[in-house]
Amino acid sequence: MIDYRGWRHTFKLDPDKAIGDEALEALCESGTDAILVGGTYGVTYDNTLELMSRIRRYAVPTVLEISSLDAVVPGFDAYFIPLVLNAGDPDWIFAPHVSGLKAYGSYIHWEEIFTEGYLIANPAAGVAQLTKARPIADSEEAKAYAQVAVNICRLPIVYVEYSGTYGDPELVRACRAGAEGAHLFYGGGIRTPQQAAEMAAIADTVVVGNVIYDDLQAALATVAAVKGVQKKR
Ligand SMILES: CC(C)=CCC/C(C)=C/CC/C(C)=C/CC/C(C)=C/CC/C(C)=C/CC/C(C)=C/CC/C(C)=C/COP(=O)(O)OP(=O)(O)O
Ligand SMILES: O=P(O)(O)OC[C@@H](O)CO
Ligand SMILES: [Mg+2]
Repeated sequence: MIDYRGWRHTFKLDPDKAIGDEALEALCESGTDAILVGGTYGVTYDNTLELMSRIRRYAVPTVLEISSLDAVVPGFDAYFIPLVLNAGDPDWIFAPHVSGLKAYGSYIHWEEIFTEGYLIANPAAGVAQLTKARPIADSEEAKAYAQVAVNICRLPIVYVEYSGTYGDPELVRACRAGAEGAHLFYGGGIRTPQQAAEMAAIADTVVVGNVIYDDLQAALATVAAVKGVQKKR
C-alpha cells in the first residue's frame, strides 16, 4: 500500500502525450516520490494502460488520477479521485462518482482509493472549462474551500490546481492554513527549481506536469530543488 503522506515531489504524466523511453526512465529514476497519471482530455483506456505498463518497469509508486470512467485501468498502486470543490457544473460534483461506483463497485479495494478535494485556481485551464469552475475571489475564499474539504467533507487531500500557470503563493498558503490535518498537493506551471522550492515550502507535495514535455532537464531539476526545502509550518 502506498502512503502519499511522505511524498514531497511527484511528476504527472499525461497518457495523451508522447514520452520516449529514455525520458520516461529519467523521470522514474529521478528520485521523485511517485508518478501520477492523469489529464483532462484524450485520456483513454488504451493510452492509460500503455503508459502504466511502461512505468511499471520501474520501482516508483504509480497512481492513476481518474478523470474518465472509460479509463479506469487495474494495476495501479492507488487511485486518486478528484472531487472538484469549485465546480460550477453540478454534473461534475457527484454524478461521475455515482456512475463509477455503479460500474466498478464490486472491484473496489477501498484502501487503494483516496479522494482529492480539487480546487481549480486557473480559469484558463482545460479542467476549469470542463467543470465550469467558479472563480476564486481571494485567499480568504480559497481557505474556506479548503476548510469545506477537510472540516466538512473530511477529505484526506486538498489539491490546489493551477494547471498551466504558476500559482499565487499567498493563495496556496491560505489553502495550507485551511487544510490543517489534511495533505496539501500543489500543481501548476512549475518550470524552474526556484518555483518548485517556493511551493515546496508551503505544500506537502509539489506536482510537476507540462514542463516534462517542453524541457525534460528543467523538469528533472525540480526534484532536487523540492528535496532541499523544508516545509514552513
Ligand atoms: C477495475 C478497477 C481498476 C477498479 C478500480 C476501482 C475504482 C478506482 C473505481 C472508480 C470509482 C469512481 C468513484 C470513479 C469516479 C470516476 C470519475 C470519472 C470521477 C470524476 C473525476 C473528475 C471530477 C474529473 C474532472 C476532471 C479532473 C478534475 C481531472 C483531474 C486531472 C487534471 C486536472 C489533470 C490536468 O489536466 P491537463 O490535461 O494536464 O491540463 P492542462 O491541459 O492544463 O495541462
Ligand atoms: O502541468 P502543470 O502546469 O505543471 O500542472 C501540474 C498538475 O497540477 C496538472 O494537473
Ligand atoms: Mg497537463
